[in-house]
Amino acid sequence: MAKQPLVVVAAALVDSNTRIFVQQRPPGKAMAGLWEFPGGKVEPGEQPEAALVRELREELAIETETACLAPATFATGMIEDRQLLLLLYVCRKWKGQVVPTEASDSRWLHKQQLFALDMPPADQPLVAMLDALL
Ligand SMILES: Nc1nc2c([nH]c(=O)n2[C@@H]2O[C@H](COP(=O)(O)OP(=O)(O)OP(=O)(O)O)[C@@H](O)[C@H]2O)c(=O)[nH]1
Repeated sequence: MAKQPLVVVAAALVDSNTRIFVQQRPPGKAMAGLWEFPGGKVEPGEQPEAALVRELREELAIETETACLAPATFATGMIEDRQLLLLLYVCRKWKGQVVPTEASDSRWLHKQQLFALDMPPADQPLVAMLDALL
């Protein structure tokens, strides 16, 4: 039987200067070296927004809540032999300083600068949508 799609949630954190946070996937992970929005896989039975709150806590040491996650857009793709459904939320409100705990590098960039980044294929339509939305 075909596998269920892999649901991944990600956040465009937007600061008061309308810059967006991106981070670089570390060596040893799939797609190492590519730039991405923070987030990760939704666990079985987990609500997508709860998964993103958890991932932001684990990856960036910030606290946010479901009400602060605005659904923005989505993308589809393939991860090896599995369908990927990538849900992107915009988040402008969180508590704490963003301290990346897993990334090999990170940046706050203006939306036009995202186009020049080396990102996973699924992220390219997300960048174009953010450019239109923000
Ligand atoms: N977080 C994130 N993942 C993305 C993006 N674009 C994209 O294709 N992905 C893919 O979605 C999947 C997310 O997996 P992950 O490895 O970040 O998830 P995770 O934090 O749950 O990691 P784990 O498997 O080590 O527990 C990866 O295959 C990743 O390459 C993106 O912008 N952000």
